[in-house]
Amino acid sequence: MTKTSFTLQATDGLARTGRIDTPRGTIRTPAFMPVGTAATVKAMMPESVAATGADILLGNTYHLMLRPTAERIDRLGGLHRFMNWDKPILTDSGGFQVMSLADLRKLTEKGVTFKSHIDGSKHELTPERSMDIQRLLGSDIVMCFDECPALPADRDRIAESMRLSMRWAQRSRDAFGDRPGYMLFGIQQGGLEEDLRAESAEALRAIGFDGYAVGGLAVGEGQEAMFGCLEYAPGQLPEDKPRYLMGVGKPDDIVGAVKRGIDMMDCVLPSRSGRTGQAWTRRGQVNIKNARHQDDPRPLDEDCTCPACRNYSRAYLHHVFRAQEMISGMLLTWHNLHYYQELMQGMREAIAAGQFAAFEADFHALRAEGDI
Ligand SMILES: Cc1ccc(CCc2c3nc[nH]c3cc3c(=O)[nH]c(N)nc23)cc1
Repeated sequence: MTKTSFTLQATDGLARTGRIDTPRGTIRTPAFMPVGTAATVKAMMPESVAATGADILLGNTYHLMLRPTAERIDRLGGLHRFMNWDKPILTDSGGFQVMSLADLRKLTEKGVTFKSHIDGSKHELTPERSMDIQRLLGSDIVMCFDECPALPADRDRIAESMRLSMRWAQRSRDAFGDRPGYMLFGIQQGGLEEDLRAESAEALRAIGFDGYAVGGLAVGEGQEAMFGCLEYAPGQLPEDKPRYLMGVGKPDDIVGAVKRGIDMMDCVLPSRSGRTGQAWTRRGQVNIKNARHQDDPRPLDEDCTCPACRNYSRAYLHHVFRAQEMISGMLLTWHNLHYYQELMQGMREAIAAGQFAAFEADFHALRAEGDI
């Protein structure tokens, strides 16, 4: 199979379920994509990530161009071989990470120059260079090189930044070229301004992409403002292509985004919070380092089938976190990623059955506020 395609299988209100077919495998949507920034999903073996139900994971142009470099990964057979993951990989284009991680950044029409946060060496990222790096990595879904303005920002700044990103989207498309089997996604910008989001969506549609991301959110605006934007932004994007909401989110953010027509999401939360002892369950959050768990023989979540819940007690997990044992981050990351994938599978089934409203009501009814 050399081509890629997106097939919508069912809708329920604005929620959709479908599949993205690529030569390296099929992505069931709505999909949650674990973050594997530096060629690893932290604290997880790739086979464990696959066991959680993930069909695709994310890599990062910014991190990998600095270390070990895209050229070295290419010489070693590409990112899939390098990290022993043979399913699809989506890579971000690097601009977002430069603005949040690098030092001495300089932004011009051409692109961004910056100093590495690792060793201070100087680098440049442009739409053309970003496409080149993502090609060298071999990623299956390539993201346009964009600029994501930090919020809060005034309307003029948002408009100017969005229009720069649209010029960069055209340059990304031109540099990507014709690559059957690989997908290029455009990224909508425009902050929380409905008319600027519409202008961005029209600019991207005119260029033409294999998928469309809602960018510029999950940058501190809060859930209410994000949902307000999601009332209109997904609907501005082509209906027959995947819609990817970048950087989202907590379980309730994810349910709310799928309800509003989003097909793909990513977030560091399940893995990052797993390493700090924060467990996400269908009944809410458990902070396993809290002393009240030290004698508790029950699993994190009675209904969960992950290795942490099947084989270990809260008392054990509390102990290994307090003792700062490596297994602590491994078990809670595995649990959190497993829970996120169960949530996605539950939504895919509910949409296919026309039961999304019931699923959403049940999701909220089960969740106690605070620690459980
Ligand atoms: C490995 C990896 C990590 C993180 C990401 C997504 C990173 C990310 C955002 N995260 C939160 N909000 C975000 C907005 C944008 C955005 O507007 N543009 C881009 N290119 N990335 C974003 C992608 C890949």
